[in-house]
Amino acid sequence: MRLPESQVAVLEAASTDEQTVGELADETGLKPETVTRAAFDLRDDGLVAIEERTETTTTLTEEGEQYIEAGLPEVRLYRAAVDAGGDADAVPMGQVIGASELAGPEVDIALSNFARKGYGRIDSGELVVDADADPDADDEAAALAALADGEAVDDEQVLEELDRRGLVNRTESTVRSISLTDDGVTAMMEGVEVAETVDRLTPELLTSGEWRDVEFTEYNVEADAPEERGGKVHVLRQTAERVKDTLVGMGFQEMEGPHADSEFWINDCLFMPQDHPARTHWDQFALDVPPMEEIPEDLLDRVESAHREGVGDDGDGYHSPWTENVAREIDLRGHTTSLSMRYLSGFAEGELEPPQRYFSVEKVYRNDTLDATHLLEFFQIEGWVMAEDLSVRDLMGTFEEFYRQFGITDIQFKPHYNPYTEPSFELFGRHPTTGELIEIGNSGMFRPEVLEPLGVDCDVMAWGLALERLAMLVTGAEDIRDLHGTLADLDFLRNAEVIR
Ligand SMILES: N[C@@H](Cc1ccccc1)C(=O)O
Repeated sequence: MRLPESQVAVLEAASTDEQTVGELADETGLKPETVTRAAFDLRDDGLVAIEERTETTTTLTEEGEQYIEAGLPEVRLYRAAVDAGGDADAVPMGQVIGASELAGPEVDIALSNFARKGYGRIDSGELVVDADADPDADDEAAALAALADGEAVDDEQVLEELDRRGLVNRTESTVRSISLTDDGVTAMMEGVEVAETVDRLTPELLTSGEWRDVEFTEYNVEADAPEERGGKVHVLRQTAERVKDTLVGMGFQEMEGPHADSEFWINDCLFMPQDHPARTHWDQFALDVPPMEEIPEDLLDRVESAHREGVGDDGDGYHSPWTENVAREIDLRGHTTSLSMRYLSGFAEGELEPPQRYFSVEKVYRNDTLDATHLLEFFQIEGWVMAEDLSVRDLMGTFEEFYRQFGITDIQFKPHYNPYTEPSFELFGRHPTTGELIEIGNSGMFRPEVLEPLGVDCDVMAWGLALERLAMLVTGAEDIRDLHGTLADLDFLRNAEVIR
């Protein structure tokens, strides 16, 4: 017969006389629970019999332990009373208690048990001792002492009383005794072998029925297990969602529009001269695709005129070359201000009446050099507010309110130049770990050369903020490449938290 190793060990250690699980565990060196499990399996095969009985174990409580040394309170009271002459006469209780050194709750415990055990009487404030009582023979004290010495106590009544007094804890457990059956004896005589151990159940074991004879290795619940990780929303996406929630909370609506767009929406509407180095200062990616047809003719004319002659009385335009062909060429947008142009012109959603607030959190593409603060593709938080009589104060207040939602309260403004805004400001924030000031955005009030051709005759303040830079300030990332791209720091992304 072939059996699992632990069953063979138990079978070899067992005899026709009963042995407890504890004894078999000692003999085999197996854990008691392993012996128990093996015994039940052997019993299922008819090789052993198991006898069960309930055993009550009694252990001393902390209070019980204390009385081992100090003596039971009622015994101490009795002795103090006798010392005070109480075996002859009644003695005042206060005096006895003072002499007994019983304190706090012990006094009540002493008095009630003193009476219960017939050590004497309490009579109008005086103790009358029963001279025949024998506290040296107190059976509760004797039982406590025996338990403390690890001896068994049989007197059930005494044990119950100690339990009631909270001096012992009694717990019931099942004690199992195992003995060989006749079949077990026969099996041993015929010889039992240890079955093969396998660590996984295979289809072969199942179909051949061999699973019955093999032993499955035990689970090692202490073994190192590979760390399992669930999916998680990317830090940038989390930041983007929070930005959107924040702006929606501030009353903004979201803009949408093409990633590949005409030069017209990306640059011309923004009063960027076609031959000006500013036009290449983003170094956009040009696409080799057919030019954009659907640009409103009147808008195209007004933009051309703004470039050539300027707007208003003192505007002068650029007097530089301007062609429709260049305006219709397609690039990957270098900023999402192209979307603002589509919305402000009325092209995206029709004419807009002030006041209006719009935003987008969308990708832009620039032929930059990749470094710790620059990616070639990144997200811009574009936004604008259209209203009568806006001032720089409104612009700054809006940023302060926005960044405060992310716990950033120390943004700085620096005068700047954009062909399409006047005045213009760059925004800076301090990195939480390096302490460095990093640029986090660009902003300004759109010029008349931008607004007039679009047909907007009130003020518009606008901005483009960098989502990745905001994520760096919020999460403490020091290198933008940790967040995005092939060099991303996976540990960082797993653990980073976008919290306020
Ligand atoms: N387009 C600018 C941001 C900006 C938008 C609108 C007004 C002013 C600035 C940039 O990409 O840096």
